[in-house]
Amino acid sequence: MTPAGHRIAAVSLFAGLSGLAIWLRLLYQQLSVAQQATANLVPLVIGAIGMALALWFHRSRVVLALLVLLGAYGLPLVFLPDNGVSAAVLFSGVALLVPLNLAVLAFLPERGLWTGSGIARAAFLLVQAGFLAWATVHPQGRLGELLQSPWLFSGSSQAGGLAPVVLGIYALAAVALLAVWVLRNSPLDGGFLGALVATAPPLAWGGEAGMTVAFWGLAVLVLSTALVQESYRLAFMDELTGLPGRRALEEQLQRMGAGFVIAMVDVDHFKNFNDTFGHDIGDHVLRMVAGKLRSVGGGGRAYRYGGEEFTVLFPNRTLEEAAETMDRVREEIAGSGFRLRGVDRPESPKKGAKKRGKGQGQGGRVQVTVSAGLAERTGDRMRPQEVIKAADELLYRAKKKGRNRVCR
Ligand SMILES: Nc1nc2c(ncn2[C@@H]2O[C@H](COP(=O)(O)OP(=O)(O)OP(=O)(O)O)[C@@H](O)[C@H]2O)c(=O)[nH]1
Repeated sequence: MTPAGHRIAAVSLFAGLSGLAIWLRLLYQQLSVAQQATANLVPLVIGAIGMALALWFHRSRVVLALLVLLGAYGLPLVFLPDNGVSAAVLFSGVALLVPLNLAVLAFLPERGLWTGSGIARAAFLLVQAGFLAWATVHPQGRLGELLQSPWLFSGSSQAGGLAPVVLGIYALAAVALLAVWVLRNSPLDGGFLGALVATAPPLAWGGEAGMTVAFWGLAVLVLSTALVQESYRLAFMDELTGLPGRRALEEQLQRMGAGFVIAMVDVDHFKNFNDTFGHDIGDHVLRMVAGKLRSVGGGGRAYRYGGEEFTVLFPNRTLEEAAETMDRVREEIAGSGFRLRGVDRPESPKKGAKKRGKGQGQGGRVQVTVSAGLAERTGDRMRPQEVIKAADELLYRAKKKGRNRVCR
């Protein structure tokens, strides 16, 4: 599935789960008081499991985001004041701090929980909780009054809507998170976005119990699921190019049907490229080649095999069909050129040309070419590893024949 396909699937799942949460909210209203008390624990249980996973995977941002969600959920449960004004302060503070903290944590870089900055972040959350508790007990204080101002408090009655400042934070954070989710393709960004969106309805409904249980449960579930997805992605995806990595290829090969073709692709003279222009530019080249291979077409799926070597897998395609597709993409890569920007340029074009060998273009442009070897699964070459080996030998032949070609 393409990254866009993953996002569409995630949004559809979220929409389905939101529908389920609305239904659970209605169901909650039919429960007895004792049953409601049990149901109230569900978000805490899901959150605790999520937090254990986040600690295990060393994802401090998720640990802290779950702390925010569980704190905001649990605080009123255990500390619900009888005094109406204090409840208003507590509600207003939660409505302000939850989206604010989720948005900040979504954008902060990942740091270990037990490092200086991890502890500082956790301490900052505790300080916020302390101030909020203080303001709740002293609603006539300056902070309490501020939290009850019309800009920050929309009324704790049902369906009071979000206060203007809170609505603004939600809108800005949602747009920014949507943008990073699309740009970075990380399920965790999607998880933060989903958790943020899920917390809005209960706050807009003035903290109605059924709504809070159902949608807070959804928020912690979405974030915890995204964490698992992110770990899966890190294990199977190549971070540099965004292509699935070798582990994903090996898993896919185990599930292959009878006929398939494997293309092993290698960037030509890549070592010289690195030596001449620097490792960063080398990385850019790998990303450019990966981008072309990702949209190879012809039923092919690209993987980063390792280093400057890629694999394209063609299920249910003949050798001729796959070779035609690979020759087209090879030509496309050779024709696209690569624009050099900034760092690590050779001191002179002459020097770059000399070092890189053939293919040095003019005016900051260099030619990038690839060679490929293609092999098909046949009766005497049944195992995927044998097909890869044969494709590798043909790749070697393509290199020997002068590179920038496809051999089969
Ligand atoms: N920038 C960058 N370089 C990498 C990466 N992985 C491997 N390399 C480099 O890729 C180069 C591979 O070079 P070689 O295997 O000698 O082959 P080549 O220079 O491409 O030459 P031919 O394959 O014979 O055309 C080495 O210099 C590695 O350091 C990476 O992720 N980024």
